[in-house]
Amino acid sequence: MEHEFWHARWKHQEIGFHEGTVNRYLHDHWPEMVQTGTETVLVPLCGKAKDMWWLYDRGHPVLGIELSPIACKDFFEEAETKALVQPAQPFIRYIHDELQLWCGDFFQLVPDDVEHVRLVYDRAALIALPPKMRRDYAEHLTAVLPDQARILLITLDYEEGAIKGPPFNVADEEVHQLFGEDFEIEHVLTNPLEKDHPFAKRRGLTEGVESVFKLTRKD
Ligand SMILES: C[S@@+](CC[C@H](N)C(=O)[O-])C[C@H]1O[C@@H](n2cnc3c(N)ncnc32)[C@H](O)[C@@H]1O
Repeated sequence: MEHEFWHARWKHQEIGFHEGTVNRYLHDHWPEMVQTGTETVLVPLCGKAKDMWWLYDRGHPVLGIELSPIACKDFFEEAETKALVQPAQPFIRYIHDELQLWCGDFFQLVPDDVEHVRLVYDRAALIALPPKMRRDYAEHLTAVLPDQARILLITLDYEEGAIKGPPFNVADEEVHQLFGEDFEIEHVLTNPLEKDHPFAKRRGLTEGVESVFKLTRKD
C-alpha cells in the first residue's frame, strides 16, 4: 500500500489491526524460537504493537520499523514512557533503552542496520501488503537479514475477494514461493478464524484461517 494510505489510517485512528494485547501465537510459539533469550528481535511494520513490550520485558533488545510517527509516539505515550528521539535519515529513531522504534520506510533498511538481529516477528506485516509489495517485502527482508536470523511469521488466508485488503489473503503456497528458496519453512499450525474474532466480525469475514510458520535460513 502507498504510504499515504497508512498515514491516513493512523491519522483517523482506523487501526482495527491493533490488538492492544500480546498476540496469542507469539505468546505460545516464541519459546520455540528462542535460544539465548537475549537475541535482538526485528519487528517489521510494527505499528504500536504491545508485543514489542512483551519481547522487551522478556529480555530481548527490540527494533521495530514503522512508517507512522503517530504510531511511534503513541507506542511510548501509552506505556507512559519517554523515548529519546534522534532525527536522522532515513529513519527517526525513538530509543528507550534496548527498545527502539525506527520511524520510516522498511524498504530503506540496509544490512548494517540489522546485522545484530537474530529473530524476526512478523504479525500483520506481510499480510498488510498487496501481492507485488509482498514479493518486494520478502526479497528485502531476505536480503538484509543476517544468515542466522529466524522468522516467526503469522499469516491470514481467506477466499480471494471475500473482503477488500488489507489484510490480504496469503495462502501457504505463497509463503513457500516467497521464502522457500532461502528458508526452511516449518508450518507450525493452522487455526480457523474464530467467528467472534473482533476483526472477522467487523469485516464480515465468515471464513478464514490463521497460520504460523517458523523460517530458518537454508545452509
Ligand atoms: C496492519 S498494520 C500491523 C501493525 C503491527 N504489526 C501489529 O500487529 O499491530 C501494518 C503497519 O505497517 C506500517 N507500514 C506500512 N508500510 C510500511 C513501510 N513501508 N515501512 C514501515 N512501516 C510500514 C503501517 O503504518 C501499519 O502500522
